[in-house]
Amino acid sequence: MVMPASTASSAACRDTASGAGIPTVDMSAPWGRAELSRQMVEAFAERGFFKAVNHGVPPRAPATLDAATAAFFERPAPEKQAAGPPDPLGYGSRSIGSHGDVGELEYLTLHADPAAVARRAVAIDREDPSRFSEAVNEYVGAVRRLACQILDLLGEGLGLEDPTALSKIITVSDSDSIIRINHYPPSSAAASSVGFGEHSDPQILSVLRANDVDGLQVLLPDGRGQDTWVQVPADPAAFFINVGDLLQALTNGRLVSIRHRVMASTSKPRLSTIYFAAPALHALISALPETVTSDAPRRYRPFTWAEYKKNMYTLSLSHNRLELYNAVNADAGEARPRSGIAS
Ligand SMILES: C=C1C[C@]23C[C@@]1(O)CC[C@H]2[C@@]12CC[C@H](O)[C@@](C)(C(=O)O1)[C@H]2[C@@H]3C(=O)O
Ligand SMILES: O=C(O)CCC(=O)C(=O)O
Ligand SMILES: [Fe+2]
Repeated sequence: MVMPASTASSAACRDTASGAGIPTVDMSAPWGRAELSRQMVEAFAERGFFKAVNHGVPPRAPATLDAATAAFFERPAPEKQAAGPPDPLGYGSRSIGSHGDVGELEYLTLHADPAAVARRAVAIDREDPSRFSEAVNEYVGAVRRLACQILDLLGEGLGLEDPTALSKIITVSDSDSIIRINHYPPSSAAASSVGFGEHSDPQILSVLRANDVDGLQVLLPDGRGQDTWVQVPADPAAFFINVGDLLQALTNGRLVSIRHRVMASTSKPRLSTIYFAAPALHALISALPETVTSDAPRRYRPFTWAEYKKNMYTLSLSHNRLELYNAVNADAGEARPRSGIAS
């Protein structure tokens, strides 16, 4: 359901039919581009995510990739393990990262660059690696275009002097963007178990699409000063877009990196694909000047994505890692504010 801001109960559109508190943005912009960018900024500032509908991504790309990845996950375990262990890229099962986090899933994590995809494809589709590469590349192209559209609209809504400043960060030729495909096998347990534990995504923007199986939950304020887990009903025709830690840092905390998780409790497998739009490793992440004011002083010290990523791999999944870069209240030795700025 989509309503203009003037008639909606709250200014951002809410899909009350399928889940309270899930902001839904109609990317076909029925009320014009300025209203679309305003809705996105509002959803990201208040909730850190939204569901994108009428996004213009043709269904063929997700359907082809789903078929290719589902075929891989059906292969015998030793064959899948030949595409791992996750280093952190590659095939993994149950274990997430290297700090003891586990979930009821198996996954493939790939660098989004076509040359890297081609190298991995050899172990993933032994019969026809180019079939797998083409499916990934087509999908990545489509979701990267969507991510850029969203970042440009955010740039406009935030009143940036160069509204394309955010999309430029992820379209560089040495972008460190990745794609992850998660497969949650059907669960026999009566009670739900953790599929993918609570965390925020570290990069700039996450573009998530899943099949028709529920499980994704987001942590949202309940309006009474507490946070509560809200189920995000599955919609294979939509994309779910998250703010990542770097976008929170770039906007000086105006847009919030949302904490989310996946609960596995179904009789059907969940298959999800997430594109994590990232900058180049050497990119300096520093609050955009338009977001730093006397009322909103600089909240995080500048850092490079390489530095952030190196620290993140030393931390567990649920760690609130961005707080380590808090300009006034750093609480970890390594990431404590320094007079010298990372370069
Ligand atoms: C425990 C970890 C897994 C993770 C790297 C980390 O040390 C902390 C962040 C985790 C995360 C969450 C979002 C993505 O799924 C992911 C690929 C990412 O970029 O950060 C994972 C990392 C991973 O599984 O390697
Ligand atoms: O599998 C999903 O639906 C979400 C997983 C997730 O949040 C992640 O991989 O970062
Ligand atoms: Fe995530």
